[in-house]
Amino acid sequence: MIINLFALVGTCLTLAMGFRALLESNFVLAMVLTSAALIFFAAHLAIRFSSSYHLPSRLVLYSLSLLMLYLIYSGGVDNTGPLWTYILPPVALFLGGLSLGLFNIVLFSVLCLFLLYFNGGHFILADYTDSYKLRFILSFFTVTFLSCCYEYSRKASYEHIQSLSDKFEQLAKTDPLTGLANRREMMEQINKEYARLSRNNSTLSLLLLDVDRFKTINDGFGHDVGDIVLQELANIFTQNIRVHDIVARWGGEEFLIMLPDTNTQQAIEVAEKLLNKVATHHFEIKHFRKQVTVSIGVAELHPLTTVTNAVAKADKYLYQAKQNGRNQVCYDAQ
Ligand SMILES: Nc1nc2c(ncn2[C@@H]2O[C@H](COP(=O)(O)OP(=O)(O)OP(=O)(O)O)[C@@H](O)[C@H]2O)c(=O)[nH]1
Repeated sequence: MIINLFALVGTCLTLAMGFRALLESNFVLAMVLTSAALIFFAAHLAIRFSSSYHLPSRLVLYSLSLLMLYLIYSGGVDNTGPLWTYILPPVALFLGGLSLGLFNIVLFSVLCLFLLYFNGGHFILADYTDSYKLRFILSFFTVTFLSCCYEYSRKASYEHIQSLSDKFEQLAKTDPLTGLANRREMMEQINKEYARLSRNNSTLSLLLLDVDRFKTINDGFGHDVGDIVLQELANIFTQNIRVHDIVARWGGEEFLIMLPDTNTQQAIEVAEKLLNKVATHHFEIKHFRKQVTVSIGVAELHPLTTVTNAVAKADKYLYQAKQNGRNQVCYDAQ
């Protein structure tokens, strides 16, 4: 948007100045300014009709640099041409960033010094005094230095905000105790996968796992021991599923596992495996030296069901597993 604004302001300004130069019968200056206006306008059109900003920003930067060199060369109106070059440092740094922008400014400065001092300054049309040239160069470098300082701090602030934003985004997706995906992130992933399976006409399965009699662990050994049990369970689940399966902390002591491209039969096998892994794991947390079991409800999600229905079904089978005596997998037996 800002590049577009630069291109439009550049078009209007150079067109107006070109018109003025025409009225004053300064045909060469009028032609140069009008050409620059056309290039700026072309950059504006390129931004509007293509999604790439790379070419338009280079077009604005290089045509602006050439225009400034011409203004130094010709002096513009009453030798005021060089005054416009102060536009260049902020524009170059904005469009090219700190390194490319600075490279362009250095290149421009070298060409500028060449124009002003080559052959004692007789190479150019304008007639500047030595003191004017020196002050122009010094003030141009000062503006460049200040623009670089500004760009540096702008970039540092931007990067800081970006890293904070990434961190908060990560925190918003993660359960702080186990480091697993949280419920919201899991729903997002299931919906994404559901859209994909609807296109491919495939299926995925959901495993809803709940720790059996978890309250007794909390009550008997403390909440902190309960927390560590949940962390260890999270590790067991993560280590025993495929890389593209996702495990989330669904609620207090409930976990949900999404198994893409998996039908009920394959999901039952995964569920049985997890059930055994948990049941044979030896927890050794402070005085807690016991086995833990989980109950699991399995549901398949295919294009003819909805995500809500599949989750409700997994919940129904989990409840059934609890009712049947816990430490077991329940599923749609049809
Ligand atoms: N330590 C700890 N406990 C939690 C956390 N979230 C939930 N809980 C506890 O989990 C327990 C769940 O208890 P219940 O819903 O009665 O279930 P249960 O004791 O596991 O019994 P069943 O599910 O019927 O086998 C409660 O005591 C909650 O306080 C947590 O983050 N950390």
